[in-house]
Formats: sequence, C-alpha cells, structure tokens
Amino acid sequence: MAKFLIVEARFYDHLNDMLIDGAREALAAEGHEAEVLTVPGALEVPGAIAMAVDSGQYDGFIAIGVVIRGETFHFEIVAGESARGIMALTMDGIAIGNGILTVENDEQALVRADPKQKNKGGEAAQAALALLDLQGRFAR
Ligand SMILES: Nc1c(NC[C@H](O)[C@H](O)[C@H](O)CO)[nH]c(=O)[nH]c1=O
Ligand SMILES: CC(=O)[C@@H](O)COP(=O)(O)O
Repeated sequence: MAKFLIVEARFYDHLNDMLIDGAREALAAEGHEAEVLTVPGALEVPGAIAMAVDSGQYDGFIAIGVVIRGETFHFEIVAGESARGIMALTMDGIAIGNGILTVENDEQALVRADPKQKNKGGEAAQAALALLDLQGRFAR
C-alpha cells in the first residue's frame, strides 16, 4: 500500500470536497490511503509539496484546487505558476497528479470537480499512481 498526500488549495469548499472524494475513491480502488493537507491557495501548493517530499513520509502527491478567472491578470499568475511549480517537481521525479482546475466560471468547475462527471480529482490520482509505478519500474 502506498501513502499519498493530497495537498489542497481550499478556495471553494464545495468544489474541493468533490475533487478530494474523486481522488480518494481512485486511490482506494487500488488499495492506497491518503492524508489531506490544506493550504490557502494554488500558489502555495508546489511549496507545500516540496516541504512534504523532504519529510520522506509520502510516496506520491495529488494537488487539488480550483482557480476561477476573475477581472485581472492574477488568474494567469495563479493558474500558470502553480502548474509550473508542480511540473518542476514532477520533472524531479516526484509522483504528482495535478487536480487543480483552471476554469472560466463555476459551471465549468462543477462539471470537472464532480466524480460522476469529468472527475478531475480521480484523474489526478490516476496520474500520480501512474508516475509512482514508473518510479518503481525505472528504479530497478
Ligand atoms: N484566486 C485564486 C487563488 N488566489 C490565491 C493564491 O493562490 C495565493 O494563495 C495568494 O496569492 C497568496 O499567495 N487561489 C486559488 O487557489 N484559486 C483562486 O481562484
Ligand atoms: C484567479 C484569481 O486570482 C481571481 O480569483 C482573482 O480575481 P480578480 O482577478 O478579480 O482579482
């Protein structure tokens, strides 16, 4: 059994709850467990994962959050920089699935957060599982 850490940027409670449900279901289907760590926003997610990696307590990570475009350029910064930070960690060989939604409105977010619809939380968990499997395959 692998131990995962779900690092969630808790900006929209109801959406995060669905994303986490989807991620947990995907992990449980493969017999794995997950803890949840909450940070203020998507920009804090890569740093929190980096800190957790250094602890050596987890086999893989799932980033969860929702970034909804507002009136300013800040959406590009939050969406782009959180994704860039996560990708940098992944390129270091860390098993991370990115379930941070970057959308235009609540409706788009709801469809993607819902495990019965696009289930992006479950998708992110599957990605983390795939990378963890590759770690084992290439480490031998
Ligand atoms: N607008 C959203 C944010 N913004 C907050 C940033 O992520 C960050 O916490 C702040 O700039 C302090 O460093 N975060 C989200 O996750 N979603 C948003 O829609
Ligand atoms: C994604 C964001 O940072 C956004 O929610 C902030 O809204 P605004 O651009 O209207 O300040």
